[in-house]
Amino acid sequence: MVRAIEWIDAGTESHIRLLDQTLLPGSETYLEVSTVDSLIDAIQRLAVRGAPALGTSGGYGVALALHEGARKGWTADEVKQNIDAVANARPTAVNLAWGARRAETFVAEGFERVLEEAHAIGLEDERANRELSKLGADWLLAQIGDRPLRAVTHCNTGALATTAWGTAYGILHELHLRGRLEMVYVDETRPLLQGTRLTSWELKNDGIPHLVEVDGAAASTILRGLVDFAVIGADRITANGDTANKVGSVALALACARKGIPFVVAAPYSTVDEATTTGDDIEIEERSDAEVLEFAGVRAAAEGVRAFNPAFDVTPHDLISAIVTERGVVEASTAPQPLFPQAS
Ligand SMILES: CSC[C@H]1O[C@H](OP(=O)(O)O)[C@H](O)[C@@H]1O
Repeated sequence: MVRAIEWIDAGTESHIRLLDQTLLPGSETYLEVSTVDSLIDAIQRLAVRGAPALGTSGGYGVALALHEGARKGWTADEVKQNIDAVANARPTAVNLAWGARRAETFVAEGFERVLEEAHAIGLEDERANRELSKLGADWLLAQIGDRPLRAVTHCNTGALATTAWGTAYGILHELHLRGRLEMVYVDETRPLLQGTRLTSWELKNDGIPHLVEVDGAAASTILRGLVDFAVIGADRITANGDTANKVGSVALALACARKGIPFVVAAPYSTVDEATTTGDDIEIEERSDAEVLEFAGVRAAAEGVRAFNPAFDVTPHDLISAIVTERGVVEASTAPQPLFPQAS
C-alpha cells in the first residue's frame, strides 16, 4: 500500500519522505524533506495533503524542527517559530495544528521523544481509519440493505490523504472487500482534481469499479437514483457536527437530503474540533486565482479576469446522516447536541 508520508532515519541525513501528489498519477516521485521550509512548501502546494496526512505531517514537522535546529544551532525561540509555522501552514484542516501541538508538548524531552510521538500519531491514524471503515460499512449495509451498493464520493480520502488505508475511501474499500460495492462515482474535484488524479488512481489500483464525473454532475447523479449513498472525508468537524470538507461537498449533502439517501462523513476523531462550536467559526482557506483560471499552466480566462477559490465548504450537521469515527457512528441529524462535547 502506498504511503504518503514517512520518517526516514538516517542520522544527520534523517528526513521526511513524501510522495509528491502534485505529480500523480503520471509520476510516483518522492521528496526528501529535510527542512521546515521545504515541508511547509510541500504542505501549501498540496504535495502532501488530506487532513489525517496533515496531522502526521504536523507531528513529523516538530521532529524536523528539532533536527534542523540542532544542525543549524537554532535558539529555543527559533525552534518555536518553526513549529508555529508548520502548525499554521494551512488553516482549515484541524489535524495539522493538532498533530504539531501534540508533538510539541514533548519538545522539552528532546528529539527522540518528539519523534516517538509523531510515529504514534501516524500509527493511531492508520488504526482509526481501519476501525472507522468497518463501522461505516456496517452502518451503511444496515441502513440501506445487505447488497452491493453504489456510492458517490468527493475529493480524495484514501491512503494518499492519510497515514494509511483511508477514511471515506476506507469505507468504500471495506465494502468492496465484502463484495458489497457495485460502483463508485468519483467527483473530479475541481480545481486540483484530487478525484480524477488521486481517487481514481487508488480505485484502479485496488480493482474497485468506478466512473469519474465532473463535479457539476454529482447532484443529478444523486437525484436520478444512480447511487445509494454519498460518503466524504472531513477537514474539521465542530462540536455540533458541522463539517468542513473540500469545496463541493455541501452540494452532495443537499442533493442527498432531497433524494432521501444517506450522506456520510468519515474521519478519525483527530478531525473533530471539540473546541469550535459551529461551522460558522471555521476558517475557510482561499487559494490562488490561477488554480481556477488555468489548466495545466495554460490560462483559460481573459487577462484581468479574477477568481473566487475557497478550498473548502461547510456542511451543516442537519444535512449529515452519520459521522463515522473510530469511536463510533453518530447520527448527526438526530443525535442530541453537542454531538462532540469537550473532553472533560
Ligand atoms: C481524508 S480527509 C481528506 C480531505 O482533505 C482534502 O483536502 P485537500 O486535498 O485540500 O487536503 C479533502 O477535503 C478531503 O476530504
